[in-house]
Amino acid sequence: MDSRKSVRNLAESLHSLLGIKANLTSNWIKSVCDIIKTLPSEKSVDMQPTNSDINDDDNEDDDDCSAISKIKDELTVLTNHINQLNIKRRQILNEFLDLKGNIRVFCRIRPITSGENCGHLRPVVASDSNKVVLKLMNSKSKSYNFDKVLHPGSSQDEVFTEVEPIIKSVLDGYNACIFAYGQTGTGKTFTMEGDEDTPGIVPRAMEALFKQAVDSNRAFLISFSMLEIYMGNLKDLLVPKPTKATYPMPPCLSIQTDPTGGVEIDNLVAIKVNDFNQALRLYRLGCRFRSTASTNSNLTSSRSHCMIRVAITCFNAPERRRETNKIWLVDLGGSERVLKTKAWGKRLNEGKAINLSLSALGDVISALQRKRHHIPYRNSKLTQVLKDSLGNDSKTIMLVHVSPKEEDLCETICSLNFATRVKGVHLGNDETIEAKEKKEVAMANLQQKMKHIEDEWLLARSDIEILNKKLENLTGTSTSSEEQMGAYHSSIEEPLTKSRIADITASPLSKLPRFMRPTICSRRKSGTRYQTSEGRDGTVLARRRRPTFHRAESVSFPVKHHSENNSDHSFSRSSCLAGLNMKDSTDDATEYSQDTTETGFKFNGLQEQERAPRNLISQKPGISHIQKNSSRQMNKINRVKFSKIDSWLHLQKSESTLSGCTQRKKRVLAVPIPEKKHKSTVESKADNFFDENVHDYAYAKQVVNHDEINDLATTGAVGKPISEAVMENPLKMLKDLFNEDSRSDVTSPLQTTGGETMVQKLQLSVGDILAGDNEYDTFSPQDGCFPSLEECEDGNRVNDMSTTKAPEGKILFPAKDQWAQ
Ligand SMILES: Nc1ncnc2c1ncn2[C@@H]1O[C@H](COP(=O)(O)OP(=O)(O)OP(=O)(O)O)[C@@H](O)[C@H]1O
Repeated sequence: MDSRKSVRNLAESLHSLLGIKANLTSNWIKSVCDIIKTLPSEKSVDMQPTNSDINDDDNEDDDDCSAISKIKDELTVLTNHINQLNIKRRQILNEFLDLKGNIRVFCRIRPITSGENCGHLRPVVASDSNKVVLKLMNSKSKSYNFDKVLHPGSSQDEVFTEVEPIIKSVLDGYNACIFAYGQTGTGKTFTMEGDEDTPGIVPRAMEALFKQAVDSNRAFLISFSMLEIYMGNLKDLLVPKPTKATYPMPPCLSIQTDPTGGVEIDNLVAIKVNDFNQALRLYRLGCRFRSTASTNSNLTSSRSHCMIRVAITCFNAPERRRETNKIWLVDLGGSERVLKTKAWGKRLNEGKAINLSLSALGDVISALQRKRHHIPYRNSKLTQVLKDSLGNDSKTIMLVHVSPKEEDLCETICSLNFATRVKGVHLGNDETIEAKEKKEVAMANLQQKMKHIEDEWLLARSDIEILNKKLENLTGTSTSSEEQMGAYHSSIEEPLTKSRIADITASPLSKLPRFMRPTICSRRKSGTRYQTSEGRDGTVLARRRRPTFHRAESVSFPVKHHSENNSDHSFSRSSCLAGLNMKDSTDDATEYSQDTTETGFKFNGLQEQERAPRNLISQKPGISHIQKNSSRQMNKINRVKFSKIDSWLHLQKSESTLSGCTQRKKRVLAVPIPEKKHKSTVESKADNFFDENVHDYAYAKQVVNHDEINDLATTGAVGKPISEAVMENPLKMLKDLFNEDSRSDVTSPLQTTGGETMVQKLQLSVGDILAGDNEYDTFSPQDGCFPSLEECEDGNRVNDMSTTKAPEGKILFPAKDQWAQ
């Protein structure tokens, strides 16, 4: 208000000054100078205001400006306060978990179902909240202590309550691992996956993770991956296996360890998920491709270790332990005694592979327990993958499952002994009662403090929400509020620079010392071509692997016996042979999965929405302005590193539809050689186009077929008619196709064109594209289309390479002209 008066005075003064020169005295000049001094420096003042300009609106504007700056100040204070609370909460939670133990062991006792209980069954396992007692012969008993014992009647809710604190520490930047261990048929899958009415730990953990991410004051980038270790080989469960020999193999997964001990899995698909529903859809997809089979002990026995990885990235969050961390949720294969399961053939091999890796897991944990210098992580793929999530500051929960039945007593004792070994890692020698009591008091205090902090946090956050609303009302739009708030958030969120993006996208391999990187020979052997290149914008692109293919008319393999196998590695070789034997007996009928259909899960209070709100994490009211800033950074990263979930699901859906993937699908070991047929006009044209323009036959077919898919432009997947876009930049077009979010009510462009063949043939390129590399490879028949012999021996691919009608011990690969059709 004062400044307005000054302005008015100044105007009058100048007027007089100009009109009546006689008044131009030194007093006059002095008074003008005084007026100028009182003017606010940052305001641009109209030097010739009229009285009509100075009205009530100006006064209101002034009020608004000061109110906005006041709100901004308050928001700054509250945000700092919230950040401080986050830091405190993390410290307390960490202390709490340290007291509880970084490796915690729970025991869950399976109930005896009404079908099993024919009157003569008597449970031999009794329990209280921390103790399991086994009733042995001659009225002897044996007892085991655990962090928590979940009795047969315990619900999935109770189980998850015990596990939940670990989810918080995952958001705090700690690696974590939750795994279910136990005899086959004791309920590991039930605990991890759950069923329709009672979801298990995996869906609940993902739900909790997203909820806590939304509640937190940070923007998180969350990605989902799922794999299984089957017969010692890693299989990406988000990439279904091709069902025909002519289709390209998904790239091999290989475990890489960086110099800091971090583990990364090359070629494992990581899909960015914005909310719980997206993660759940991916989880269901992965479950469909799990290897299960019927055994004497379990109708749907898991024949592999199923591993779900949720990776979390959050920048500029000093209170977090590390920028990127992960949680592994593992449903281990069931330990089994061959004598009991009477398994033979393939079931026997699967059981042996599972037992071997479980014993390797035991060895690792035992070495950690004894604080050995050498921890034998390399003895199995399972322990290699979990290396950075076991021990050190990682949080681990093991849920050991036991059966209460007398006939399972031996297995129960084995499982409980194993669990006791694991438990020893953090407890060391048995605690005295006094120490235990002291610890419990300390834990109760910490819990109380944590509760206090959480209340304070909620209060601060609701204040922020109120202030944000006020700010939006004052400024009109939320965008302007974001801009205004950007200033004070710049202290928290630094912009993502090019070098930063390069850091993120660089493969872990590039960080390895020279001697640890693969040699040319080893790359050739693993069918991988690594390349480091520079993108158009100057960023360093990730090293990539491209399968090199060799044509072969016929290849023979030496036959080896399973008895030679004594490690995971040798199992992969044996699985290789199993795959090549082209045996199609019922014994080989390992199934893809417990089917989890679209209606597979129901969640209390959590109805799945078909169109989940996008970027839910950054849409939380009240903190939107904080997160928008960093969500822009995140978007940049997403474009570089992660594929889009909708495209992925859409593709996988069409993939499974086209390949006839039905519920509880059996793995087809024998793949028929494609029949010869006459080339259609489209295919002949495609050949020409392929020769002249592009190096991807499937793509050429798409281009020639573009009339059929012209309606693609109307689907919103592309912005212009496909013919134009394709001719301009065919490969970019293909990439765009998959990077655009596809709408669920729109037919996939791939479905409408080449049908099964095209979708399948494109899989490799699409996998690469969706894996997020800026540069991608095309699948070219000119390079040949089949893995080399070395690749076959390498394990992963071999299961899929079987063909029919070949002489025993030989594989007959179709010739190029057959392939092209
Ligand atoms: N706590 C439980 N409550 C109700 N049913 C259960 C429970 N635990 C297991 N079951 C049932 O027992 C059967 C076997 O369980 P599940 O398949 O989970 O065993 P598993 O340990 O995963 O076996 P495998 O190692 O062979 O895969 C399933 O039908 C499951 O529903």
